[in-house]
Amino acid sequence: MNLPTSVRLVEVGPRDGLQNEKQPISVADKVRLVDDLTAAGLSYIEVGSFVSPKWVPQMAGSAEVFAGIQRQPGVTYAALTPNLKGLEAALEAKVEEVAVFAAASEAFSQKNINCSIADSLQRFVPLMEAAKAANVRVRGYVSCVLGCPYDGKIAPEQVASVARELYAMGCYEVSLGDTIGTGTAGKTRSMLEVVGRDIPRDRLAGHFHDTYGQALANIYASLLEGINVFDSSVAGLGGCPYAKGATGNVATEDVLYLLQGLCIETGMDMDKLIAAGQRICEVLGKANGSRVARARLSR
Ligand SMILES: CC(C)(COP(=O)([O-])OP(=O)([O-])OC[C@H]1O[C@@H](n2cnc3c(N)ncnc32)[C@H](O)[C@@H]1OP(=O)([O-])[O-])[C@@H](O)C(=O)NCCC(=O)NCCSC(=O)C[C@@](C)(O)CC(=O)[O-]
Repeated sequence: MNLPTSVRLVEVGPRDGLQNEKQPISVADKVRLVDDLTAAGLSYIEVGSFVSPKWVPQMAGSAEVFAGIQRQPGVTYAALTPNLKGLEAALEAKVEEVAVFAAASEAFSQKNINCSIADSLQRFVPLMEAAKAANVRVRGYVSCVLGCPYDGKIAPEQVASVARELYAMGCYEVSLGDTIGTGTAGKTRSMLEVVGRDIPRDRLAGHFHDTYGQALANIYASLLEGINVFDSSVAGLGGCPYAKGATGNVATEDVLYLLQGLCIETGMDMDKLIAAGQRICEVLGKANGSRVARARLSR
């Protein structure tokens, strides 16, 4: 398999990266992060989510963040929406694209969105119709594709079944989430081989958390399987509120370094990206989770 000549990165730092933070983060700091990421050349930024504030308090100000950012042409500013109520709020905030999220594990589905996998898919049907009527594209997520914090091993066929349903109901792309970062390159390839039987590979994305330090290897394995869209989080921010111990997504800076080393085009500026990540880490009082950023900043 030849490697792709270009890759699209979906920046999930402002959403996946910040949703788990316990300390308050001001709307101004969130807006600054999104604007910095735009300036660094990201073409797709997940800005926030329209979920229950009781479940994920940190995302409560997402409408204000959308109102404050400087949107640039050619950049998609997206949000998570778990149900019709979330979509309505997102449309009001003039969100250009939304994402629904399901899981390949029953237990995770219950913990994350308080319903079974089948019920979650049913819940998405009216959302998909309303999004279509509003001319808003919908991305789909499947969590726990390489393991679940509650159910353990997940069969690739179960991942394929949920991904297939999301694709069939109109999600233009399905992002496959290694929520707890236990996946390996071998498991990634086997899972993609099964999921890729039903969904064209250019409609799949990889979403790897780096808990076990395997995310870059899993991305490389995915590139070999024909995947060319990856979710990542600046400075490796994040974790999932319903996956204890899971670290952040793979750092965007580290993915960019991998891709640059493979001569794969992304249109991004490493220096600006590192500055964006370092700035938000200083706001949070956290160490930078990107190895590339740490190495460059210590020079
Ligand atoms: C899905 C629900 C709402 C079900 O939660 P529920 O309690 O079953 O919902 P409900 O319909 O019974 O409503 C309960 C309350 O929530 C309100 N509500 C209902 N919907 C909304 C909404 N959209 N926005 C704002 N408020 C909402 C609703 O109005 C009501 O308010 P009350 O009457 O009690 O005051 C809840 O479980 C929820 O919000 N879950 C979100 C969890 C979440 O955001 N998780 C993190 C994102 S997923 C992730 O990180 C994984 C991913 C994507 O990155 C990939 C990976 O790594 O695996």
